[in-house]
Amino acid sequence: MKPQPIQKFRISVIEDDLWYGQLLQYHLSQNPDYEVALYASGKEFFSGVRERPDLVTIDFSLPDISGDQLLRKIAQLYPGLPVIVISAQSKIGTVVELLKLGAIDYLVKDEHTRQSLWNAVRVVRENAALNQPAAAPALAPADAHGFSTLLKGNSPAIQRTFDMMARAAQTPVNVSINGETGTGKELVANGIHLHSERRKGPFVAVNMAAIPSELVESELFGHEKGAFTGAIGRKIGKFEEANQGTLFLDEIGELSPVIQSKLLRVLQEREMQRVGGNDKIKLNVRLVTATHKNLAEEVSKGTFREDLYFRIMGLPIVLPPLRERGPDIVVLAQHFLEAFCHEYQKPPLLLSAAAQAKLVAYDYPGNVRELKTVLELAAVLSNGHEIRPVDLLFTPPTKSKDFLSEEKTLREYTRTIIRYHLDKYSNNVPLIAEKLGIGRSTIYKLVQDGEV
Ligand SMILES: Nc1ncnc2c1ncn2[C@@H]1O[C@H](COP(=O)(O)OP(=O)(O)OP(=O)(O)O)[C@@H](O)[C@H]1O
Repeated sequence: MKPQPIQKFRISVIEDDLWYGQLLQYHLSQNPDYEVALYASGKEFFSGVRERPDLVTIDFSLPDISGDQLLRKIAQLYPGLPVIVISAQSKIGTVVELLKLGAIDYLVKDEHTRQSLWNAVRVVRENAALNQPAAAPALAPADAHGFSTLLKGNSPAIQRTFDMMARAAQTPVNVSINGETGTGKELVANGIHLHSERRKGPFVAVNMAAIPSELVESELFGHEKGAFTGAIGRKIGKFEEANQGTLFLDEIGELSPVIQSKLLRVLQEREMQRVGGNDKIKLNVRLVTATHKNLAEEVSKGTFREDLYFRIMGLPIVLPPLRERGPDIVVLAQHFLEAFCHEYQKPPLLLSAAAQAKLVAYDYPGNVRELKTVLELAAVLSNGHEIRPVDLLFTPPTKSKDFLSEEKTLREYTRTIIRYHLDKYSNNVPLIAEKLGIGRSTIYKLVQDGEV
């Protein structure tokens, strides 16, 4: 039998700057599996292309057709065809708009573009191969029903979030989630992963604020044995762990400048090296980031890199605070109550009307997490068949004035502060020592002496 000729992966590059176009064409052609055609304008592409390509890259500002029109036309002619937009940063509109028009990724023209493109093409090709044969079961539409098994709520505010999640699940781009603490950012990230093509791959979540600064690099990228004192064996980092899946980086605004630039490089090159290692490890990871900060403000203050901000922003999703989700408060409360009664093996409890009114009137600085804690306590404490307002205990926020007016000794204040941080950061002593600017041994000693 004659061997089947290997089907080449057909790439069309549309670029009016001839020199730059040839550079990209030459670079991509280094892979013998790729067949790269160059077109200098939208017109040339539409009249010259004979077969449906497997991938198109476009310069967003061509002389004969605007980037939006070109994207629309390509989507009309070749539905589902992956398009990568390449442009000078200032000329790119919001990523959401590009996605709506069918782009799957965008690259900024800089000294890394060739490498970024090389890696982006590799990921598209890998994903195309993963989705073969075409007869594989279609991806379930990422609809609101799918998400609502994970995230409870029917308010218009959360429905808008579900819409954005559905859009994110259907595209491979990075996603950034902004929301106050406890609003459910990790659940949103997980929901997107479970509805995306990567759902068979791993979902790995990391809270950047919970890792002591000196360990961040090896936590994210891993290390080789002997890379630094204490590196007694090889460690696989979170990026590698999440390969072929989704990496959720929470509290991204906490990254130091050094880690920001390393992260940017890894995202551009889609490959990384373990700390102390030489091997380049290829990555195919969808990044979902979250923060409660206003990152744009951090960029203007100079504490967050602008280029990294653009790279990770991808599709932005805003998660509203619980106090803006009106009717969801009771829906969520009932959901948690049922779950905790089950967990603590108690008969089902009702939420009295007065208890519902008390729940709705509160403003939840700790959002869904706070509501969940309040309901857990109520379920445990209640002896009757329903939850009454007295069973709902909200923790009043600690005000420094009240705190100081308690007139404690300095040692007592120290204990209170350390106890508070131990609870907040799940007994992560190195992190707490760093946050408070004190030695770890001070904390260990208080713990050992049973003072906290
Ligand atoms: N819509 C929801 N339905 C059900 N449970 C929810 C919902 N939103 C949040 N939760 C629950 O509330 C808790 C906090 O959620 P999550 O950890 O996702 O919040 P977060 O915004 O990532 O928090 P942080 O800002 O501290 O990182 C979790 O126990 C989660 O399961």
